[in-house]
Amino acid sequence: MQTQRAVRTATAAELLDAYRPGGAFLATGAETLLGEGVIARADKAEDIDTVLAATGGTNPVLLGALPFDTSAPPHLVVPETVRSAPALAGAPPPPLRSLPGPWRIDPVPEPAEHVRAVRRALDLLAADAAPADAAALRKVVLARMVRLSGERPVDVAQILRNLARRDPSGHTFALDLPSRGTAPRTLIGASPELLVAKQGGSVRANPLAGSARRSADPTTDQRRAVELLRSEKDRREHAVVVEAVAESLRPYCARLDVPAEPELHRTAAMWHLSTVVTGELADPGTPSHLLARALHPTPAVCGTPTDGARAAIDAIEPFDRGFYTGAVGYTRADGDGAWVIAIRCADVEGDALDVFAGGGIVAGSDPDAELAETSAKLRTLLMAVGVDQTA
Ligand SMILES: C=C(O[C@@H]1C=C(C(=O)O)C=C[C@H]1O)C(=O)O
Repeated sequence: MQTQRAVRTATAAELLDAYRPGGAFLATGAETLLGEGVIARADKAEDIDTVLAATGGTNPVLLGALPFDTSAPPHLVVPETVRSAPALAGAPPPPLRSLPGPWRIDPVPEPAEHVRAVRRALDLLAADAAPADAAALRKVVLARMVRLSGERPVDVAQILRNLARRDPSGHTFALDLPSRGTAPRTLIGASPELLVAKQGGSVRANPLAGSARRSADPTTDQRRAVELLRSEKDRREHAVVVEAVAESLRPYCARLDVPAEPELHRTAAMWHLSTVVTGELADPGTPSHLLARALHPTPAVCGTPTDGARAAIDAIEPFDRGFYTGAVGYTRADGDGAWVIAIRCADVEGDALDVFAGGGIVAGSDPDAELAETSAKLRTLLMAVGVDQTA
């Protein structure tokens, strides 16, 4: 039996410093983990418990990513060494340092094409709008991608530190992925959205949906936040997600607390409508990864109902999402763990980064505003790279 080595470290900043490509870094709101080396893998999410049961050590950890497409292979590893530290928020990392350019910027699809894609989604929503029909399409999340191509291997460790610096309360991650060619590949991001966390008998999820761009001007920034909180369209878009998250968690819970009103959540780039759902598990042994799989994909990243929304995404989006809008997380042998939704992220390979952003479309969404919303969401990664513009 292979044994995992666990090392406790004083601060998350030390782990950020120690991260090297090939490792697995994840900062949740509760703790920070850095996995190094690999002693085992789970080829399927169904194998996680068996793989962890066959690993020696004190409550060993598996880290990894689930793709958006639930039929595609996940990437799940049991690191040889896992270093852990308290949450990142208490330990701000070193100053921002932009990556050297120049960057070639290729949007996929072109912005005007994304506007047309949103119109197509609105047509599908309108065609399906039989008010009493529970199966009618109510929300579709459409994404676009921007490829940044540089002239040297992308410095993922610096991007990770920049992400952590700008969004210390985000769930910052960097995870090596199976290479598609010869260059190393890393999924890197700072997600504001907790899919699910489980500790002992307690469960917590933090669905977000409904967004507005932050402004550098405090008055404008506040105005946008207040408008978002009052927006009927955004509240409808948000409610669909909260409903689905509660419905997926309820079968596992003895108690579930679902606040009736959303609150505001802020990242460096965005305002969001946010609801913190908390509960007590009927069986405290329910593993976090089982809950993550029961929830994924939520309507925050896919739509409602799931099958119809997924079909619309397949028909409209011109790329494979891969791990974008999947989940990144960890789980321990005792089932405790946390999974975040893989958004505000990039798939880095060699000299290039594919940066993704999407938004929920419901009846009443404005195609130009949706394009602007994706541009604003792209900023989380673009700013961390040092590209100070929206493509
Ligand atoms: C899909 C993304 O974000 C999701 C969509 C949101 C929305 O439509 O308002 C808000 C937060 C996320 O749940 C993304 O950032 O790419």
